[in-house]
Amino acid sequence: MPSIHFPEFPEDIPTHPLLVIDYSLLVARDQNEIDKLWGAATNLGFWYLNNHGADELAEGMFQMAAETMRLPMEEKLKFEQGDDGNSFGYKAAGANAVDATGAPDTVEFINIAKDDALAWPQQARRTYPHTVNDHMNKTVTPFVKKSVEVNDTILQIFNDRLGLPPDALVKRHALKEFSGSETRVIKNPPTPNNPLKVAIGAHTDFGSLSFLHNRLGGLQVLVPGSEDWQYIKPLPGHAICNIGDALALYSGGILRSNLHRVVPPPGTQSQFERWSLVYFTRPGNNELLRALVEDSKMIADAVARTPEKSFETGCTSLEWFTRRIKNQRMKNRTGPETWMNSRGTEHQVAAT
Ligand SMILES: O=C(O)CCC(=O)C(=O)O
Ligand SMILES: [Fe+2]
Repeated sequence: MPSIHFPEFPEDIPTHPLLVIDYSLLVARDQNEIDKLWGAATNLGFWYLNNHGADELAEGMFQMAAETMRLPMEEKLKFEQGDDGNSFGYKAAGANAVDATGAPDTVEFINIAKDDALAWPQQARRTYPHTVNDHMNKTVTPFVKKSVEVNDTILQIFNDRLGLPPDALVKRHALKEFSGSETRVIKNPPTPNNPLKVAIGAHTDFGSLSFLHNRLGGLQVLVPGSEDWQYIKPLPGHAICNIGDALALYSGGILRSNLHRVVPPPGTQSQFERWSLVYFTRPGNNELLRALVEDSKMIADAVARTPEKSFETGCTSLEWFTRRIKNQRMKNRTGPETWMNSRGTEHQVAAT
């Protein structure tokens, strides 16, 4: 199990505050809470979420991942995600670049496809280490289902607020369609002698919504208008949620997919392993990534107001996702252009 007793986030390190959204009030469609969520989603694209009911399952996921990461490397590598742009499976530390110079990342991942968690005991996409399979029924599948429920509730709220026809967003994330949706547990080793070593490079998330559970600091955001990376402080019982590229594109930029990265936990927390858990909701593989201008006047107006930005990617969710993953892999690197080819919405805008 990841470290249970670890020091508090240092008090003298500045953090960026996030709005706290109460999931039970979202379920009840409380207008005040929906307004707060909308503010968070359209400004930074990050917020805390409490009363979501996933904490116990999250603990089980950390347990599963601790057993998985303890397997011999030879065993883990049998399930490696490979270099073709697939995400599902194991990713060893150093397999991805964190910047244009090709500096290696320091994190291990175990990524489990939503399609496999829901099809279990059948196989939908790939196989996993026995430590994943052993926890599928009691933990992985229930965690995926719970995360889908949370993210679908939020998608419905955005759908209505964007003036889209009923279910326009949820149907683009249909549960039965194969997609890049997955759950990931991340392990970063302690790096007390190298407190500035970037663990996961600056990125926007590839899909629609991310539901993140972390215990130690290290997550940082680049707040619009600021040059400095700022820490997001983990709060017990609070998940951190954020918008990814697909929702930013669908909404014509109304919903914000913000740059973030992971560095070692600050202060005395840096002596500890850092574990985090995410569920990523991503559109169905064949869904086109473009602003839904025909379906919403609000989105059409937003696109018309920002002619300098393009919301027509000309590609499907699968193509977007594959391109980004493939070009992060060290094995595919030819030079700084490989990193540029792995970038998402924020970097594309910055590059124009
Ligand atoms: O570990 C974290 O806090 C964030 C991880 C993350 O941003 C990602 O996996 O996309
Ligand atoms: Fe991320």
